[in-house]
Amino acid sequence: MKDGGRLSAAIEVLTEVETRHRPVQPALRDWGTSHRFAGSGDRTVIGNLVFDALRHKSSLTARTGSSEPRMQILGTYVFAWGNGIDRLKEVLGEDPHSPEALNEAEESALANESVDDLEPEVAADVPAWLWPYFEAAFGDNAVNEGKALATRAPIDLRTNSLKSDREKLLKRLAHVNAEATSITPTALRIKAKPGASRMPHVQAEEGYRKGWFELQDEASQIAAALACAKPGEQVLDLCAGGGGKTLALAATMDNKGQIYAYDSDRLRLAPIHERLQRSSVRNVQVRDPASSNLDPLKEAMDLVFIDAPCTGTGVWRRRPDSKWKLSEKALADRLEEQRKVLDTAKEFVKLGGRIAYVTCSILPQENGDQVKRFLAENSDFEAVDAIAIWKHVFGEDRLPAYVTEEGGVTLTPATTETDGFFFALLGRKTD
Ligand SMILES: C[S@@+](CC[C@H](N)C(=O)[O-])C[C@H]1O[C@@H](n2cnc3c(N)ncnc32)[C@H](O)[C@@H]1O
Repeated sequence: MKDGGRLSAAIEVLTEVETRHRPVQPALRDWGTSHRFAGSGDRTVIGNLVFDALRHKSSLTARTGSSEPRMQILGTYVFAWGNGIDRLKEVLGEDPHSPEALNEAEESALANESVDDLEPEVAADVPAWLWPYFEAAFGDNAVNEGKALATRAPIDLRTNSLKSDREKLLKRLAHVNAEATSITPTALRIKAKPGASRMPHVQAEEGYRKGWFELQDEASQIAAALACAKPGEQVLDLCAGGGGKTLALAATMDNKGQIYAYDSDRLRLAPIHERLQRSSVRNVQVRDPASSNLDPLKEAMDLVFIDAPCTGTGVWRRRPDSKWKLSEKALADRLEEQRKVLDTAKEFVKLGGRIAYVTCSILPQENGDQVKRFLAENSDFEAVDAIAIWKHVFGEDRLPAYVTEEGGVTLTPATTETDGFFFALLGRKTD
């Protein structure tokens, strides 16, 4: 396919996503199934156009004067991909499968490269209702943070230290340009590339099948490392889901001690069994919510890890459609779930034990505010300074920029080059 046909296809897919409220991946898959002539390279380009259009929806609407999929995709091709109006006009004229030629108003909008007069939340591509929270979280840096969350994410990998080491993996994965990251000693990164570029399929690598590495953003690896789970400890991973953090915790514990992996949704736990096996993790008991009684674990855990249900505002790079779907009701629901899960967690912590509270959100309500409320209501717990732990675990070179009053840290694409994440540690006093 030529670019013209790909642009038409991207407009078709984005229309499907916007009008029928479908997630992007299934819409892309269906398009591929009904257009067998398109190769995998074509599908990559079409997907990149759709995802980039969603990343920049607000600024593209302001710049092109239209929220229609046609102008969102053409604007992406011209602005975000840097092709310019002249190249677009060539493409529209060279292929019968191209979108229709531009009318006068469209041409004038797409010829205007200026971004000077955009409102801050529009320049940042952050939904207007969330902007006050961005400003509360990041102050003068809010626009930069929004822009960084509208970029493409890299592929991050976690070295499974139970089976491999980073040096070995760097050699094995040199052909996909994997590099060491600068914060955790476990992480490797394959940088995102612009425009039509394709990212490698790392699950097809021998090292993945053999459990030498997992796909995991560096922020998740940092959160697991900051929890400082030690060999021999008793750990409850209370929101274990598919087990990403469970595996990372098991590696820091060197397979010694015990992790209980629980999730209130048994379907979400399902992938954990295969992952534990591939990674050679042996110190995890999976606790199915339908058949398990967690009561015997009460007051007995050194660490309760809460990878809390959240709005996912920190992972907009990876799920740009979720940015525009998020509602005030969904935020309120997540806040309630977070309160509940924190209140459940405290029952399991032994004297002198700790709760690690983690979200993949950057909103203060889900992060520092939850910690503050919890501490106000539970005088037997105290805040632990996450920066002191960070220095101990990672050194002082790349300290996080955002620290809450209670000592929690917020990671962001703009400051730590990771997904947006929050980490706080709450210690149960010894008396
Ligand atoms: C962010 S996801 C967990 C991701 C997972 N830890 C990982 O690393 O792959 C949050 C999880 O919390 C679970 N959850 C929500 N409320 C819960 C509760 N009250 N108790 C236990 N799990 C809960 C959800 O089912 C969801 O799987």
